Amino acid sequence: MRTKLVAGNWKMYKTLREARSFSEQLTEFADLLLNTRHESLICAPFTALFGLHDQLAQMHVKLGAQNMHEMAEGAFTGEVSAPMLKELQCEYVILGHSERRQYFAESDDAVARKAMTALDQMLTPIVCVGETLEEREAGATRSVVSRQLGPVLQALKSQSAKELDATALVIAYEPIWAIGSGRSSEAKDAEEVAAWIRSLVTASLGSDAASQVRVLYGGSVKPENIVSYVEQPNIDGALVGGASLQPASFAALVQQVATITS
Ligand SMILES: O=C[C@H](O)COP(=O)(O)O
Repeated sequence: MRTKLVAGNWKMYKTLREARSFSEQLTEFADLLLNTRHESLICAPFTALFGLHDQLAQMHVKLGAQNMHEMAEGAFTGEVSAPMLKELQCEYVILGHSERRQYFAESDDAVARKAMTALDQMLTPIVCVGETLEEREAGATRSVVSRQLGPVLQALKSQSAKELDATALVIAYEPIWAIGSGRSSEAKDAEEVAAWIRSLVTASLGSDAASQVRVLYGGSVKPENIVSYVEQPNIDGALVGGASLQPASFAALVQQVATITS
């Protein structure tokens, strides 16, 4: 049984002071957050991580980052490593978000290397994949997603001797045209891609692993539509940008998912 996950991605929003204010205001919803059967997660900017963990943990909200370097340490000015995130009590890290692929030229191979490092360091990677509108209209969604996931699945397959826990992998399907646009995917279309993603995992890692790997949907998810995605058989949660920024809205996302998990 896969545990559903409501993951907020704050992107480059919130100073440390604003992040602390968010977590203080979120305490109003502590009863709800403490009594869900699914996971809740905030992926905050690096600068807010240190100040967030303790208060979020009291409400059983987990902490994650939005990127990391593939190496544990080294002369990489401006970068942050998995051990640094672990020490700040991060449990998750988003990797290969389309904004990082687009603005920071992250390649499929680089994302795969980061994912292997994250698993090795016991950080759960949320690997993002998804097509542009142009690719969708050209009927290329499956081939794009296969290309993006290929190096991750190949690395996991060949790394099995190292005993990485492939089943910890989380894959977020985020069609780029749906991100921040208010134009969310039809739930049945998202489910179709999620099922395709699971079939790719089955082909590489076998059906046992595929039945445990979690697949999220992201792209204009709101409290009003989150259930339509999370109730799909192959969708195990949501990666939410804008609607995770306000405490009441984040709590409403959690509450909506609780209606189908409790
Ligand atoms: O990581 C989150 C996604 O980019 C979705 O963002 P959004 O919910 O603001 O559309």
